[in-house]
Amino acid sequence: MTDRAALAEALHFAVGPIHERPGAGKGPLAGQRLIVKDLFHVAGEPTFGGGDSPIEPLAIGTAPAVQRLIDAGAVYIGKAQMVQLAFGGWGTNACVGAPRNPWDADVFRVAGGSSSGSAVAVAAGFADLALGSDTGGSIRIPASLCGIVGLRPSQGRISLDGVMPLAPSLDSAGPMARTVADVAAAFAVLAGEPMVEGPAPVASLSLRILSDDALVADEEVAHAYRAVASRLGHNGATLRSPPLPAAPRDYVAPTGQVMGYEAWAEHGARITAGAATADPGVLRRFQAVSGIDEASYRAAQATRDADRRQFADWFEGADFLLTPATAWTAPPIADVDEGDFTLAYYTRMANYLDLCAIALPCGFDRLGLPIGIQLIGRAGDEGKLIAAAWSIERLLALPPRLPPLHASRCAN
Ligand SMILES: NC(=O)CC[C@H](N)C(=O)O
Repeated sequence: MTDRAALAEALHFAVGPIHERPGAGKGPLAGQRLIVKDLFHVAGEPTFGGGDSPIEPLAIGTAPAVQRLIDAGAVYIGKAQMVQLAFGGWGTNACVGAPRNPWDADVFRVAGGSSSGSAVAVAAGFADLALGSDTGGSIRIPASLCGIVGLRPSQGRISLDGVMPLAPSLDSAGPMARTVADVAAAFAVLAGEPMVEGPAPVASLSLRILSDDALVADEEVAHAYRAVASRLGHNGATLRSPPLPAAPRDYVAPTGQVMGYEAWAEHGARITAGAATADPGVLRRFQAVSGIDEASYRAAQATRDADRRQFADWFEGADFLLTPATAWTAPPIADVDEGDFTLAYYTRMANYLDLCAIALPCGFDRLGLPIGIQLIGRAGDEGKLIAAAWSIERLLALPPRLPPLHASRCAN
């Protein structure tokens, strides 16, 4: 790979050409190159939502979340590719093509989804900051698989105006960047609040960690997880692992009920009309949820309320729950089973229980693929969550490592 344009094309993270231009902006995000998932409307541009025809042919207004970042000095470079209609976690897209994970130069591995292009653009050095959306893990999964930081704020912290919904009772928008500090700065701008001052003292952290029976993950991921927990413990953090009311994976199916019903209500007509060209994996998932009736949905929401209360009781006395971000590192695209939801094992609970959560890198597996960890906090505790993630990032002090497919390795 010799030039940047050819690498950008091979990674397939962008919708159309990106506008790489130096930042002239002023403000806390001055000069940061910003790419936004193609479900945020930007005035005068079509919004494709991961499909081959626009869901919005020419947006009349720019989503306030995007506008805030631009007003704070970020330089908008374009739209990022995504899973069609954001309905999937692997990052595949048979409709317009999947973004490629930059951490493997030989094998085409997925980036994770649905904010796949956002994560690839940041990890491969084409953008400094990205906006994603997260309904069941769509910011944190690609952040984990691409070795970057991704924040899913609790609902209502960041405006979803001008953003294509997937499942309104689970949706949230958030920033993705290479460091916790960059995510902190972007979140402050997005939420309209002061930036957290810096890392929290490790000894002030009170965490719940997973016992071995709740830890379902690839051996290397499980090992990395335990290593982070033990380092936190050695540095004075309070760690406890009382039995969870439900294992993280037990929230996958109930989240699927709520997400499925709402997603079909939002997009069923569109999917039926465009079935011929839709991504077959996305189409199958929509077909699978098309039959969820209103009574089942209402029952699922009632159970969800009860589950929220039960979790809140369990969470008393601790500030955070530490989990892997994903149970696996990025698989080759050829190995992906579209019907498998294991990548969302640890992420969906934050949406379902309306918590905030952040994914950050914690190491690499033997193939050199990034491993991600997740910290979950209470709704509204984003500041505390960011300060805690910042202290974990500082404690781990991973040596800087660039993916083999990175813009800086190109001639121009
Ligand atoms: N947009 C999303 O967050 C959905 C993808 C997510 N991995 C899920 O299905 O849970």
